Formats: sequence, structure tokens, C-alpha cells
Amino acid sequence: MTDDVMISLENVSKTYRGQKAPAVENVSMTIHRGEIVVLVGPSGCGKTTTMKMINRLIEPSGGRILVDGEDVTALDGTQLRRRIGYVIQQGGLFPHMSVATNIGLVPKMLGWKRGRIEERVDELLHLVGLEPGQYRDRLPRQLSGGQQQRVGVARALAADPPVMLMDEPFGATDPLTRDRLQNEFLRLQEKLQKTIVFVTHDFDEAIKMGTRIAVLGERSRIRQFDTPEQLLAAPADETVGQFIGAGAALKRLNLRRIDSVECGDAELMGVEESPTAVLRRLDSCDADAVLTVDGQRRPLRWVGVRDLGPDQADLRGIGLPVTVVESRATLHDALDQMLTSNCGSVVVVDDDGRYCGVVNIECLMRAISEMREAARERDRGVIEASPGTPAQAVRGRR
Ligand SMILES: Nc1ncnc2c1ncn2[C@@H]1O[C@H](COP(=O)(O)OP(=O)(O)OP(=O)(O)O)[C@@H](O)[C@H]1O
Repeated sequence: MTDDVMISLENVSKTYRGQKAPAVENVSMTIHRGEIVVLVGPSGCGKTTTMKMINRLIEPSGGRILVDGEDVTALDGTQLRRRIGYVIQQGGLFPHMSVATNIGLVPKMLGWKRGRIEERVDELLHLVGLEPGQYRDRLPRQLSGGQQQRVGVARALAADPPVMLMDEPFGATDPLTRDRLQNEFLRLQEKLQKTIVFVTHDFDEAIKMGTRIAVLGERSRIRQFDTPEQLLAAPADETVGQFIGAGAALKRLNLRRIDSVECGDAELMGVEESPTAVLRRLDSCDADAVLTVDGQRRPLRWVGVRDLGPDQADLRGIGLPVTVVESRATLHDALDQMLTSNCGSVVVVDDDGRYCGVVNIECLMRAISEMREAARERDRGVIEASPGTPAQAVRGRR
């Protein structure tokens, strides 16, 4: 096994007791350090069974599984599970235990001192965006679904395991929360660089989260194991193509993050400026609205000529609300926001909500045609995929 490999499945099979046919048959797969490998496939194809054999929540009937070079079947199951974080739907929290107790479970089992556990719990709550003072002592039922999920992730990270298994972790949340959790998790993963096996039903989620995606068929047979780009551009067979579904071109928007395209610029004006200053600015540029921002450059509203009546004293509260999207979100998220908000553009913000730029429909169209061209070139074998090619700047318009 090379240094780069973190998990290796070698001819792994599972036949459940009382069943004739195996649920998983002869699966071999290599997962590298720091990658997110997503297992997708139809219901009942064996995704969860395959994943749970890695931490031996399910004992394999045959084959070998190596984690960081060690054969997991030779290790004590409980010890093994302390070294592999595990996240399931709705966090899988113990309902009668506080958030802090839930997160501190594995460190406690590992014999950490109380002070160290408390410090770690607070550190993890910060990491997943929950204020420790506010959430530490709550019970899981006093949290929203998304918050429970964040605590589930914090718990899995408690003992800083190199490997995480995630079984439909965001499955039980509404689409907006799921999007946010996905983005937050990707941001965390940039820092943490864990090796992650991720099971989902949702192909769009697979594209967004996966470094590589394994499309599984019956008995976990691997139909294709490839990067999202390659899967979308060149499905291995008709079944994979059907699974990817219609709109592969649109789905490619999931592959490109907003921070990889050159955004346009809006005409920014501090909200404390005067309506006359706005009129002067609009007169001198080709934008039809300015974007008002607060003292921290956080976007507030789009203000155009028609919002400025003769008696308008200041800019506060006038104009159209902005639709914002994080710079780490995908172009697909940006398009989604545009369509749901009925707005021709979205304002891109950084982690602190500060203005970064504007993405509009022309910018998306340009990115789509670039990706299409790159896929064509790749098919011709001319160049490697280059999904990071920046789009040209666009003018910000509401
Ligand atoms: N404890 C069990 N005993 C017997 N058969 C089982 C058991 N658990 C799962 N199976 C069977 O093994 C097969 C694979 O199940 P598994 O849960 O791994 O599939 P999956 O791809 O994760 O499904 P889903 O997407 O619906 O969650 C299914 O046919 C299922 O009925």
C-alpha cells in the first residue's frame, strides 16, 4: 500500500445471515488520503453495507479492508470505531444527553481529563458554527435539524480521527439547510483534510461533495469510479448515464465554485451617502442601480433611479433586497438563488458576509460554454480538464 492510500477494500463481500445472495460481492476500491469518496447507487444496492464494513459495524464475510495500512479485521471493533468518525442522518445524537456530553463521548471513552474534554467540546462547537455558551448544555431536541447535524459532525471529529464515514448525513434536512450544511462541511474539510467515505442517494450531492464518485450497481458492483467531471462528461455505460439523469450540462454547474470565476462588480455606495450622490454615480456609469453597503461592506439593497423620489432624504431601507450567495457556493447554487429570487444577479459575499462581487446570468452562460468546450476538448483528447478557467468580468446589474 502506498503512502497516499488511506483505505483499501480488497475483494470485500457480505452475505447477511439467512440470505443466499450476497448484499455486497467482491468489491475492491482504493481511497486516497484527504479525498471525499461518495458512494451512490439505487436503493438497496449495498452502499451502507459497504461503508459500515470499514468501521466493522458490519462484519465482512470475505475479503480484506485496510485502513492506514492496518487490516481492520485484526483490530478490536470498539477501538477501531474510536479512530473512525461516523456521522448519520440527524446527527444520531443521544436524546437524553446534552450537546457537550454527546460531543465528548469518544474523548471520555479514550480517558481524556475533564478539562481537556471541555476545551475540545468548545473548540468543536466553534468549528461547526455554534456558540458554545448558547448550545453546550442544550438537549438535542432543543436544536434545529441543521444544528443537530452540526453537532453530529462535531461529535465525529472529537478525537480528530483521520477517517470519517458519513451516511446520508444531510439527508433529513430541507434543501436550503442542506445546501448550507454542505458548504460549511466543504469549508471545514479544506482545513481538516480528512479521508471521507460519504453515502448518498442524491447524485447532485455526490457531484458537489465528491473528490471521486463510485456509482454502484447491484451488490455494490462498481459501475464507474471517477471524478465528478469525468462522470458527467463520459458516463461509462447507459446505466450510469441513466443514474446521472437528464441535464448533465446543468449539473456541471455544481462542479464550479463561485470563487473560481471572475465576478463582475457592482457600483457600491455606503448607505450613509445621499440620494444625490447615487444619481450622480448612476449618471456617470452604465449600471442601472447601485448596491448599498454598511460600514463593513456588507451588501444591503439595490437602489435605482426609480427608488429615489424627490423627497427621499437618505438611502436606508429603500430599493430592492439583495440575494447573496457565499463565494464557496457553486454556480448551481448561484443559479438557483437567481431563479428563486427572480433577480438577474446574485451578490457574492465572503465568510463574514462582506461584498466580493456579483454573478449574473451572462457570467453563468460563459462558464457553461467554457465547461462544454473543455469537455469537448477532453473528448478529443486535446487537453486536460480545466474547470478553473476564469470567466470574463461582467457588469453588476440588479
Ligand atoms: N441486517 C440485514 N439482514 C439481511 N439483509 C440486509 C440487512 N441489512 C441490509 N440488508 C440487505 O442488503 C442489501 C443492501 O442493503 P444496504 O442497506 O447496504 O443498501 P443501500 O444501498 O445502503 O440502500 P438504501 O439506499 O436504500 O439505504 C439490501 O437488499 C438489504 O435488504
